[in-house]
Amino acid sequence: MENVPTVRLQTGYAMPLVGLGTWQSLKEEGQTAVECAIACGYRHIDCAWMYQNEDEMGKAITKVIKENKVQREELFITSKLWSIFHKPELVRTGFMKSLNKLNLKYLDLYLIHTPCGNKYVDDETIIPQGSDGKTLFDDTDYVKIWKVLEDLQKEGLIRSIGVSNFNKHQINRILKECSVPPAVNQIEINPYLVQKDLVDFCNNKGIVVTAFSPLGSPTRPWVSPEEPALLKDPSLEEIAKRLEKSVAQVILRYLIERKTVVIPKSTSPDRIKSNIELFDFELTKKDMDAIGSLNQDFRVLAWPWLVGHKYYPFKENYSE
Ligand SMILES: CC(C)(COP(=O)(O)OP(=O)(O)OC[C@H]1O[C@@H](n2cnc3c(N)ncnc32)[C@H](O)[C@@H]1OP(=O)(O)O)[C@@H](O)C(=O)NCCC(=O)NCCSN=O
Ligand SMILES: NC(=O)C1=CN([C@@H]2O[C@H](COP(=O)(O)OP(=O)(O)OC[C@H]3O[C@@H](n4cnc5c(N)ncnc54)[C@H](OP(=O)(O)O)[C@@H]3O)[C@@H](O)[C@H]2O)C=CC1
Repeated sequence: MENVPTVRLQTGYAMPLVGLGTWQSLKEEGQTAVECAIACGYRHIDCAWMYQNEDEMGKAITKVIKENKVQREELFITSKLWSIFHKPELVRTGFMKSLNKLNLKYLDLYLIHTPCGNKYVDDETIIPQGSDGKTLFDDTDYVKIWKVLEDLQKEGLIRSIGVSNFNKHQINRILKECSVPPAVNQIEINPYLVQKDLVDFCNNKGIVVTAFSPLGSPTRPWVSPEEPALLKDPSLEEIAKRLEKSVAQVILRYLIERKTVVIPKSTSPDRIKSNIELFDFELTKKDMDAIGSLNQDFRVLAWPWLVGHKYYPFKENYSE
């Protein structure tokens, strides 16, 4: 089995170009998925406190290391600070909860999951709401959170720090007001949301971009039949048929050729295996352009409960 190619982060650490997504990978099924992924050659696992499965992810990681299937140093483990831990005094708490659940001594990458904070109620209340049904916001400035992440990095608890769902303006503020630049911005990207401007911006600043929901998140809980179904797109089906690859492989290859890291989620052994078999073919410029032209600026994850938040990143003409 060949090693998956990596990209070098600004911190000097290597990040595998393909990782396993873990949102909605529930409990034992999620644990088995990680073990299967490691056996298939994955070395990068994308976790988050918000996914409520870091205990199981930790069990799987501990097991594969204990069984000598892989060494800790070979793995690249990401987690993310959830929005309810945005008060500066809660950032370390939120981080330690993930580190302990994952049963690790350090994380390879830790991201601020979203620039928008929510009020902390308790650990079970992931999206807190008031009695009127409205989401309870916390307006802590993400720059203050970033400075705590810098401290955790200095202490050796995190190798690289980054952001997720941040726009250009928000990244620029971190670049101007903080000492450590973000190593990564993890954002939604797929052929229906190509994000050319933000990817170009990040690349120019030396920030590696990770594409989440690369397959269009077909089993998101709020999916509706009126919404475009990426994996059934006729143009992608034509390219996949011609190249004798799956539509998912064509999409993931397209994203890798755009120099983004991909983190497809799967708990199916066959799909886990095929989603990493991306390095024995290339797409022509014509195919790349055709795939890029499918853009509809369609977001599967628009974070509707955060609309109206001071730092909601997807509003037009964003300003603070
Ligand atoms: C999706 C949930 C698991 C649904 O939970 P629940 O059934 O308790 O309902 P509500 O949370 O009250 O949801 C109300 C309403 O909004 C829809 N919804 C929820 N999240 C989204 C979203 N991200 N984009 C679009 N629409 C969304 C939900 O389907 C309901 O619609 P209807 O009223 O039925 O029409 C939810 O609790 C949840 O966890 N949401 C967040 C999930 C999420 O986005 N997580 C981050 C993604 S993974 N990232 O790293
Ligand atoms: N930072 C952030 O805010 C966010 C980060 N993420 C991260 O990105 C990861 C990926 O995004 P996600 O939204 O899960 O969605 P994806 O775009 O990765 O799609 C996952 C879905 O596609 C199915 N699937 C996987 N492989 C194939 C295949 N080869 N052919 C057909 N269907 C396939 C999976 O089903 P099955 O399991 O049955 O194979 C699953 O239902 C998340 O799991 C999470 O780690 C996601 C959202 C937000």
